[in-house]
Amino acid sequence: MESVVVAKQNGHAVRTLSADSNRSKNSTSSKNTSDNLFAPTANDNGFHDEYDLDDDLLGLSKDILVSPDDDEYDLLMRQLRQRLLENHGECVYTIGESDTSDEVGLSEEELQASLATLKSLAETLNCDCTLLRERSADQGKVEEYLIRRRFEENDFLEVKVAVVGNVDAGKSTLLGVLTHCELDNGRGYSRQKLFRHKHEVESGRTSSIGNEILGFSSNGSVVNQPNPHAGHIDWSDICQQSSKVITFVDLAGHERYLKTTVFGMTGHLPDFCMLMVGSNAGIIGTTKEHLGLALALNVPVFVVVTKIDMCPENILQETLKLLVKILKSPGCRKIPVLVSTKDDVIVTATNFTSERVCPIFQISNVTGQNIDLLKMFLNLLNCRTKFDDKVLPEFLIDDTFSVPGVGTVVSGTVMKGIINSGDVLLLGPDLLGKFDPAQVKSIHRKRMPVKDVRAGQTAAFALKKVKRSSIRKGMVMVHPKSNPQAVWEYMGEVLVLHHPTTISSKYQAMVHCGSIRQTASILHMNKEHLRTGDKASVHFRFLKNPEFIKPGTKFVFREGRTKAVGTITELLKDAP
Ligand SMILES: Nc1nc2c(ncn2[C@@H]2O[C@H](COP(=O)(O)OP(=O)(O)OP(=O)(O)O)[C@@H](O)[C@H]2O)c(=O)[nH]1
Repeated sequence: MESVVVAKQNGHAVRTLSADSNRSKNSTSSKNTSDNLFAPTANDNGFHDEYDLDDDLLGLSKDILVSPDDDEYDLLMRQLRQRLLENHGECVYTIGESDTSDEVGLSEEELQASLATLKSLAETLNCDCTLLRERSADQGKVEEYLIRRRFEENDFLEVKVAVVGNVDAGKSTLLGVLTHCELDNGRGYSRQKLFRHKHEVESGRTSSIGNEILGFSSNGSVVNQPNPHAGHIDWSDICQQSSKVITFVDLAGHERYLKTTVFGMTGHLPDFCMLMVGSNAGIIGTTKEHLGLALALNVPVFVVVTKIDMCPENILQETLKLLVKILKSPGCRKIPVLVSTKDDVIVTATNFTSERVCPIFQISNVTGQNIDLLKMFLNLLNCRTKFDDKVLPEFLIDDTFSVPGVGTVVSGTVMKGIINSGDVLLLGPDLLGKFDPAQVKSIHRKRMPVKDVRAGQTAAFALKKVKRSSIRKGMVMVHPKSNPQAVWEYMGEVLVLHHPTTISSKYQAMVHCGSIRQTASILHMNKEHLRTGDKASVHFRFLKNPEFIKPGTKFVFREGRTKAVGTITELLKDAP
């Protein structure tokens, strides 16, 4: 039997082939055979090489009444593969909807047939296919599926979420609830698990900034398991079973720790920012400051309003009203969306990287209300940056440790390329701006030993014969052929977020740029004075040593309550 089904991909309506069960079986069994679509470019599972889809072929997708044949099946395969390549190995696939006509929905039989096709395509690409939602339409049903690559053991996609918000908003508690899968008692039960956890020294990694992980399998279910006895969770177990690992970077809520918060937001390169607000306390203390920082650094923000179990309805509504007002204000220009259904989750998660949408969740850590929606949202978040692993490697150091029996360990993010254990890279710049060879003795990823790490992954390297005291945050490790250069001076476009009086030449403040943290002085500006809200082109000079920086990178310029944000526009390489 042959049936015609409609699927929508990336805004293109495409008509898929007939999905009778024979076709499905044949295709499914092709998983391990050499599919000529992938043979020329693919390695292991075909995800590392780009494949350009032919525009002519894309045009075909608009036709909704083509009878299925092998060419169309191949086309669909290539389209899906392309989407997966573009989205770090996952996408949301709709069946039963068309852009080119008003006809929406499929009969049960058509739906089953198209699902069989989709599963067969997904299986061939080594992906799981999981139903996210279904809805009724004029002519039947529409269904949306999460297609997610099954990663090999010990490999997974990383998404980093910075957690900010005022003291007592419930940050640590929510992280405890999410990662330990147990509800709170309202008196600090869940956060205790993290506190214990934070003080443990595992693989030499302790940090003033707390890290917690939440794993999702290829079918989207949470991998973390409650562990009532041990109290802590085993990272290697989670990483082994996960296709996606969300790392929460828990940044301090107290104003005193703003330095740490700024460092976390610039140095840890988060994909997203989770701003927490206590429903009864409202928008207080550092909340606005944290929001402003995320906006200035272009990190998409979602808001989690906590403690709704103990907040009178009118206070909750006031908090939400003020929140929506702030988010919509000209300074933020966000589109706030109150998330209360699965549909809201899918719509906001799939539009989230546009940066303007700002989902708002209302949760209780004690009753668990809406925690499932938040988990579903986190499951759908995708890494924001496109990393290139086919170029010379570059590793950005964000912390250093001395581990007994191991020696000096540096942690950070691979920004480009692939780094193997045993590689000799250039480490620098030192105080004079020089880069010296250093060998990577061994590599850990999320506390597990691995042979290599590639662009987009965080890692810790044990270094051979390097003193910890000679390493600063913000140093890099790069390939010897990349000829790295450090600079003393640079030009930046700056916006002053807050300053009590005026800023003029010779003003000095701390520059946070990636994991670099160093005092710099303003040598010149294209304006005489800068006040709150002013923009200018500014010439900066580092005071202590030259740094490895790049045009286009965002930075924060901070001293006391003074804050400015900027973008590096030019490196002044000749400055002595
Ligand atoms: N009733 C109720 N209590 C909560 C909820 N979330 C957190 N709490 C309680 O609120 C208190 C503060 O929570 P924390 O998680 O420590 O707050 P925090 O934002 O991490 O605070 P800092 O780490 O100091 O920045 C604890 O006693 C929690 O048990 C909730 O949803 N409902």
